[in-house]
Amino acid sequence: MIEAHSLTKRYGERTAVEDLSFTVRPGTVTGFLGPNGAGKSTTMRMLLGLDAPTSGRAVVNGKSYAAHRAPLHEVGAMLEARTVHTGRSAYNHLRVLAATHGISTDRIEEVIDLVGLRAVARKRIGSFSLGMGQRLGIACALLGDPATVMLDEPVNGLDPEGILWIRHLLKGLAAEGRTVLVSSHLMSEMALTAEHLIVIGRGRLIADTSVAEFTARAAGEVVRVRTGEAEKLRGLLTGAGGSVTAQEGGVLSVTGLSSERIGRIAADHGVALAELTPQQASLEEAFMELTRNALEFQAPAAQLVGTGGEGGTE
Ligand SMILES: Nc1ncnc2c1ncn2[C@@H]1O[C@H](COP(=O)(O)OP(=O)(O)OP(=O)(O)O)[C@@H](O)[C@H]1O
Repeated sequence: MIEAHSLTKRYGERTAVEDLSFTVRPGTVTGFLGPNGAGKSTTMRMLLGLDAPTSGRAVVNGKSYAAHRAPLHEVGAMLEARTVHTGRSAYNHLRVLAATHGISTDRIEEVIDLVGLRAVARKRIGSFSLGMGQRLGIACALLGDPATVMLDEPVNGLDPEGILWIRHLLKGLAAEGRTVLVSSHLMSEMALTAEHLIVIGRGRLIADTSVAEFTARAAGEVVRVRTGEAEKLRGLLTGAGGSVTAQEGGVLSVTGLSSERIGRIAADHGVALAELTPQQASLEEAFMELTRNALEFQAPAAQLVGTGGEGGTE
């Protein structure tokens, strides 16, 4: 179990994480989601005792990370920045790590098979592809057979086969009763991997919810409209409080207004509609909507989806 109690981290003037509290429970994969710069890595570093919080407390399996006598057996982690000695073989890298933690060579063999690196275990890490490097990072994280596993963006840069593999691995680890926290900035990936979500933006908690709830909430919020007078209708809908994204062929994607309301506004202003369809928002769109304010604060110049009247498409 992982607990964040009012975690705050400031770097000088900059607040990376602010008053963040959540609990990650064993037995399920928990996705840690947020746009770039939201504070995911900083939070994970605090949970692992690699960064001291400015205030608040991080607790893993009942204690702070530093208080564990054999932390590698308690928490296995892969952070994004990998500092692996590139001249060494994967096997030797694992051997050094195992030796410093009193882990048997049998376990090295086990994790090599578990992550599918058997064929290249004796090759130099420097020659590894990104996917092989990720597998090695996961092997290191699992070496101590930890009850809690934390992985920072493990699917980044992986091919579809690698993504599928990680998905199955994480689910398997959770099914064994472990606590699994995995960060990502991709909602669509997390929806397939995680059962629970912790979403942050600008270092603050935005949502702590099951994937099922999140998906249900995302349903029916977007309405697709097609008309020969897209510009006119767009202005009207934006004026009525909707968020509108223009697409090709006179198609508008509208959030914040029901299809009934859109139909009524169009009729009142004599705009003929060729199509008016309530849609299930893609999870990615729902995620962007949820974190939009956080994004706007961080990148005011960025063109954002559906901010109304700015002429942007995705
Ligand atoms: N050592 C540091 N010194 C100063 N600012 C930092 C430091 N580490 C992180 N930050 C800032 O804290 C904020 C959160 O960064 P963090 O890397 O935790 O976000 P993230 O959600 O992991 O993003 P990404 O997905 O891009 O890795 C960012 O604004 C970042 O610039």
